[in-house]
Amino acid sequence: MAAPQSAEFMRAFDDAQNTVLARFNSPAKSLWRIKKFFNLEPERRMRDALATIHGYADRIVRERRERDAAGLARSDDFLSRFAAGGEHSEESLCDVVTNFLLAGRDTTSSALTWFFWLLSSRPDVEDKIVREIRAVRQLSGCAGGKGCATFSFDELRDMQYLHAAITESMRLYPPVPFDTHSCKEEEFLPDGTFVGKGWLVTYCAYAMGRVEDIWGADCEEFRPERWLDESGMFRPENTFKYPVFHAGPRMCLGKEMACIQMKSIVACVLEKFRLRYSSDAEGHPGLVVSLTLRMEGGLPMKVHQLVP
Ligand code: HEM
Repeated sequence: MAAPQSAEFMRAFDDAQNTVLARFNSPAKSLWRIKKFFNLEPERRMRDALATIHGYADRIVRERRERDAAGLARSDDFLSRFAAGGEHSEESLCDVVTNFLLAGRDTTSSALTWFFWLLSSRPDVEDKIVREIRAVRQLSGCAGGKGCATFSFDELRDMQYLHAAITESMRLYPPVPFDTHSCKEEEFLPDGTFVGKGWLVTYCAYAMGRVEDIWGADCEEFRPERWLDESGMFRPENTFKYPVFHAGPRMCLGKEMACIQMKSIVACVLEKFRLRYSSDAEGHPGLVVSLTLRMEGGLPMKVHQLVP
C-alpha cells in the first residue's frame, strides 16, 4: 500500500465506521436516509469515504488482473485464490477485498494494543514468551534469529504459550466488544427466551470474559496458563463461551490468519525489543468503545532495542 493512499484509505475507513455507528445509535432510525438524500453531514462524508474505499479496492483488483495478464500474478495470495475459482465477478472481488480489509484492520491492532499493554506490567509472562521464542528458534536451527527476519509457519505453530497469552488478552479485551444481530424470523433462544422478527440481539464479549460463573474466581486476572493443558499445549474453548471471534455459522473467517499475524508480530518484536508502557496518566487506560475496543489516547511505549 503506498503511504499517501494508505493514509487516505485509513481516514475514509474511520469516517465510514463513525457514520455507521452514528446511524446505529441515533434514536431517530431513519433520519440518516433524509440526511443522505440532502447530502448533509455526516452522510456527505460517508459518500466521499465510500468512494475512497471502493476506489482503493478497485485498484487492488485491477492491478492483480493486469499482473495476471502479464503472467506475473502469484497464484497463492489471498485474492488470487478467490479469483482462481472463476465464480466471482469483478465487483464481487472488490467486495471481498473491502470486506477483508475492513474486518482485519482495527481488530488485530486493537488486540495487539491491549496485549502489549498487559505484557508491559507482566514481566513473568513476557519472560515465558521470550524463552519460548528462543526454544523454537533453537529447534529450527535459527538460534538468536540470525539471518531469519521473520518466523516460519511451523515456528509460529509451535509457540503454544504465546498463543495462550494472546487468547487470554483478548478474553479480557475483546477487539469486538459488542456484537449485534437482527433476528430474521421469530425465534426462541436455547433457554426459551422469545426473540421477535426484526429485534436486535446483542452479546457483550467484554462482559462475558469477566463473568465469574464462566471463567472462575480469577476471571479478572491475566493468566495465559488457563489455556494450556498439562503438557503445555494450547487448549481451545467452546466458541460460545469465548465468542471473541463470534460463534456458529457466521464466525470470523479470518481467525486463523489473525492469530498467525499477531503471533508473528509479537515474536518479531520481542526477539529484538522490549516495550514498556510510558504514560503519564495514572491507572488503567481509558476504553473507547466503538465497533472495536480502542485505547484512549493510544499506547505510549518506551522501546528498548536488545543488543544482538
Ligand atoms: C483479532 C482479530 C479479529 C477478531 C477479534 C475478529 C472478530 C470477528 C467477529 C466477532 C466477527 C463477527 C461479526 C459479526 O457478527 O457480524 C467477525 C467476522 C468476520 N471476520 Fe473477523 N476478526 C478478526 C480478524 C479478522 C481478519 C484478520 C480477517 C480477514 C483478513 C477477518 C475477516 C472476517 C470476516 C470476512 C468476517 C465475516 C464473516 C461472516 O459474516 O460470515 N477477521 N470477526
